[in-house]
Amino acid sequence: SYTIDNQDQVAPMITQVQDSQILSTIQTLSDFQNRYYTSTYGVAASDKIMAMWKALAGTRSDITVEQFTHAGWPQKSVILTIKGTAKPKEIVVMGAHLDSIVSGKVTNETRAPGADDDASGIATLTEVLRVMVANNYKPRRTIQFMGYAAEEEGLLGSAEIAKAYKRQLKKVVGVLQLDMTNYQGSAKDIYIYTDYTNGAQNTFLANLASTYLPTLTVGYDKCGYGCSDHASWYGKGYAASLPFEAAFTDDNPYIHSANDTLANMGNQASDAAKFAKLTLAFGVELGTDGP
Ligand SMILES: N[C@H](Cc1ccc(I)cc1)C(=O)NO
Ligand SMILES: [Zn+2]
Ligand SMILES: [Zn+2]
Repeated sequence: SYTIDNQDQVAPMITQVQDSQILSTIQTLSDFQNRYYTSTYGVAASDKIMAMWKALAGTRSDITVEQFTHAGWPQKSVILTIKGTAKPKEIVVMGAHLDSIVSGKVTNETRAPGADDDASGIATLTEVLRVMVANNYKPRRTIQFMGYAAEEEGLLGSAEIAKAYKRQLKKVVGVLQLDMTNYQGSAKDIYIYTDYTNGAQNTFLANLASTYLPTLTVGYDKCGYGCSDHASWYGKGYAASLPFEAAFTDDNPYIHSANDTLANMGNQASDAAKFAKLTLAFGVELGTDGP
């Protein structure tokens, strides 16, 4: 079962989540002309995220950062690992995609800011990492932060990673996907998606929200297809979840266009901050013990 028994560690960290940090990272990432999986900017954005995560890791000897090379295209995925103190072979994965796209033809110079889709997810993860390191949090299980390449092309980066993990019989105890966290399109704050995800882990997420974020409202919906990288993990038999910004019909109308900008999200990151708090709770509770 998914025990929630680390309030002493989770509660203080949640209070340290800063909207301004998330806003700054979304700005940095959406300033790239695009983060397209075959563009020079897309390659540079991956390198930038690795550099940012390395800087946040500081001198922690239990934290490593690497890029996962994909043979079929130039943009690499980024994986940061916090090695577990007690059960290092058991892995908690928290991911988002680092690429961006616009509908129609894409060239190297096409403008694709991808502020919500999915700079918001990467920025949310980055803030979770910052708070964990600031508190010298050391998980008993291994926690891996993942920035996936080429999600927009069809979940290509996460598909290769999940396939490799399955083939290597890696013990991934749970996967959380963050794709679009900063545009509140619907009445409720967080929507837990119930297709291509794991029911028990979804219940755990809902319980984390009611325990640690009691003022937030939680809804449920379905995509009807593999709508983000969680589906790659689900397809390999791992427990995955997708907390999302809106109900399916209310998602951010600006995505996959040059208008997916911070300005069109009100130049704020208070919505993403909710997801950072939930992700912190998920990482600490599952990373410290769990099922
Ligand atoms: N298709 C997804 C966007 C997307 C994801 C979930 C929902 I609900 C609606 C829309 C995408 O472009 N991911 O990068
Ligand atoms: Zn997209
Ligand atoms: Zn996306």
